[in-house]
Amino acid sequence: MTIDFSLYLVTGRELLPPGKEYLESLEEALQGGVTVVQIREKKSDTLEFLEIARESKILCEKYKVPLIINDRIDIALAVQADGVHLGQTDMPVHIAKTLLPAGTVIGVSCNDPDHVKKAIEDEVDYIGIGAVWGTTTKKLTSPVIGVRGVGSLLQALDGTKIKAVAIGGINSTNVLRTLHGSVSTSGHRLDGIAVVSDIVASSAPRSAAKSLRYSLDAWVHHFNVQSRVPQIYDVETIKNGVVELMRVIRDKSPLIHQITNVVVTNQSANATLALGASPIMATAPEEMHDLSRIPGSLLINFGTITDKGSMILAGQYANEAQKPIVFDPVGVGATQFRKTTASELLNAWQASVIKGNAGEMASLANSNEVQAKGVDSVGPGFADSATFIREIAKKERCVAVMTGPTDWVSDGTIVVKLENGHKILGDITGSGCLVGTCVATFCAGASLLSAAPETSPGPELAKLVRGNMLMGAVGGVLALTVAAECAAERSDVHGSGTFLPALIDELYNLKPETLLSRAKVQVL
Ligand SMILES: Cc1ncc(COP(=O)(O)OP(=O)(O)O)c(N)n1
Ligand SMILES: Cc1ncsc1CCOP(=O)(O)O
Ligand SMILES: [Mg+2]
Repeated sequence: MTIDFSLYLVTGRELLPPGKEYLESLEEALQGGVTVVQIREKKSDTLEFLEIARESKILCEKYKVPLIINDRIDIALAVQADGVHLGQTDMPVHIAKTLLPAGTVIGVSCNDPDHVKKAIEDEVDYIGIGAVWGTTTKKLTSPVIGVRGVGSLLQALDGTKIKAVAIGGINSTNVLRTLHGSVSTSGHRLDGIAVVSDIVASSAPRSAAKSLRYSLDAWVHHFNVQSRVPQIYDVETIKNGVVELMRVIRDKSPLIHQITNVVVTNQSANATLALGASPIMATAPEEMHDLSRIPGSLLINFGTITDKGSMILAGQYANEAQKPIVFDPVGVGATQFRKTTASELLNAWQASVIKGNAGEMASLANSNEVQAKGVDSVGPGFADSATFIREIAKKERCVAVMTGPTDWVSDGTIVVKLENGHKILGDITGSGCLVGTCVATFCAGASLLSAAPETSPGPELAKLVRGNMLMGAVGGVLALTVAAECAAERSDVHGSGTFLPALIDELYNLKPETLLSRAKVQVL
């Protein structure tokens, strides 16, 4: 039996709003576009469960939607259900198979790789991965796994025909993040979402289902369109692309919304202005939506994590508005709180660029090869930085920037090695944060170019950098590091105290010919 798992309703009569009859709600959900129904009755006696299952089956047959029974093989047999869903503590699959007619659809609950491995051995038809987000519908016995956790479990399904739905706290506000964020590094995506309360608890289950259906249909379309023509990168093209972005930034002065730390706010704003863009260092949650509608980019720097709610909101709104998000997980390896917060943010929204030093990037990748001490990276760095940066870009599905004596940038395919800069950058506070600000500024430039119609008469170059976050990241790193070299050579710079204003000066006066002549770029 071929099943469309896209919108999988799991029932929960205890959640029905007052006055809403169960069968009325179920029929509305079916009319709204539900494609699978699972009857989940955790507190009913067998007879009541049987009655509910029988009546539900009649409705499902009317809409030609498969019926799956949660937990109970006997009920499934009694009503000749299309399938059963079994958890890790329910009847084992191999025993259930001996009791059920051949061809009965079998699904299992999974929330760790061993569960998926066993599901593959048992040759199940689908798995329910969760809980993705927090939920009150089921008492969870393990932590929520987030969209990035779903992606890692999907990877284990590569090469199998087993379908996968995500479940747990999914609703109209996070369905797009769930669908777009739940992807493995191999590109394995979900086959659908399983939902209880967003539909069952609604007084209008038809429109609740339709809303989820609309997002699902938009998502499928998004992945049916041809992926971008792969870019051809060479050193001269990259350098000229950065110069094009410098022009766009000065020409359009994009808004760079920066939720950053108190230490660097002022210098980051001045660096933004020096590049020709417009900084706003707003942190109030009430203004996150309005700011997301102004063309530009968002920088989330969590050096001092005082505005987590605004960071989550701003990122979600930026995703909605398709604005670049640059994430700078400052000191993420220093405390468990920072690690947890970074995971929470990256589960809540999709970053365009993640930028950190080797210690921070190692922590994000759960690698012990490089240690962090506070906000600093200690030791010689990665033995193979090119492979590391490419892999973390693939894992996080965004551009990755690793700063240090050599800077590394990758989109998961291309690796760009940059060797500009000056050691005095390490003598001022927040030089890494300034890189994040410059990257966000150049990504804004690339984003503004993408707003120009594809048919715009712009030069071939514009077509390369249009919406290209790799180019934005390379541009931001080069602007800051080339400006640092120029500042360090000035006769009026005698130490870190005179270096910082000189650095802002050099950003302000950065000329294309300076960048073109100084930039040390390798494409790997
Ligand atoms: C699609 C889907 N996934 C997971 C579950 C959870 O099943 P449940 O019986 O509620 O809990 P466990 O048995 O997995 O502990 C589900 N019902 N549907
Ligand atoms: C049954 C189940 N399994 C994992 S989470 C969950 C409950 C999902 O309910 P909701 O969609 O209301 O969060
Ligand atoms: Mg169960």
